[in-house]
Amino acid sequence: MNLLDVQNVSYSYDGVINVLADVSFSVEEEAIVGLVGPNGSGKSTLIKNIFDLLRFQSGSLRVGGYEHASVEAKSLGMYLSSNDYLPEFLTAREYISLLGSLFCVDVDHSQARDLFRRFSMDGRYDDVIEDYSHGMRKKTQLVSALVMRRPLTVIDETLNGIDLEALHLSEKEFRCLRDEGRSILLCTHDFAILERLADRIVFLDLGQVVRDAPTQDLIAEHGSVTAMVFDYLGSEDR
Ligand SMILES: Nc1ncnc2c1ncn2[C@@H]1O[C@H](COP(=O)(O)OP(=O)(O)OP(=O)(O)O)[C@@H](O)[C@H]1O
Repeated sequence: MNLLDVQNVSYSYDGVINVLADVSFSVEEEAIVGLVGPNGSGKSTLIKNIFDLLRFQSGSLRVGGYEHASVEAKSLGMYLSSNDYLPEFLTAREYISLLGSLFCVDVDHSQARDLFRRFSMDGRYDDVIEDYSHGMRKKTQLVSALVMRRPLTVIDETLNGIDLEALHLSEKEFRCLRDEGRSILLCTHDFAILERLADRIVFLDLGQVVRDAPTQDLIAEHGSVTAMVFDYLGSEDR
């Protein structure tokens, strides 16, 4: 079954220029799908539409079979945004408890504290977020997603700014989520991560899906994901 179904979605900020033009793709269960594209190609706009933060003008979006704006759909997906905004005045424990109430998850704080330790933030779980560094905030976002374990996690550039050790741990944990049957839509400009993790890659350019294929097929065809993107950008099809 498809966990996320994006069908012919078009979106314009100003009602004149389509930032998304007839975008269709899906994310099946138990899959990590990479979302790539040049700056301004519409990746974040698409993700905000999935989470009902923007209202697309045409098309349809379904999460777990439910209409994307429904309570059911919203309980299935978690969005990690590209910024590091978190409630400054809360501790990580309070923030994760709050998310637990929103998603009706009985939070296991010892698991969260253990993830803090493994992400090199031992002893910081009860500190206020105001005192965290940029990387610590990113890692707190990742820990929150790992504790909530939603069927669909959408990650928009959240891996930027974390150190290699944290990246290594994140990749391992993402594979565990997939092995449990969960899915991840991972938006990043770091194609090496996608070559290691993604089952499939959706390539967006000028608001349109120009490639949607298994990562291994793209590598077999072009040599690497980077080469696939360079080949496309240098081609006359564009
Ligand atoms: N709030 C907004 N109002 C008007 N236009 C916007 C707004 N946010 C984004 N845009 C425009 O929409 C287009 C797509 O932007 P978006 O942020 O979705 O791209 P992106 O693929 O995520 O880019 P990047 O890789 O740089 O993060 C760009 O032309 C951008 O200028």
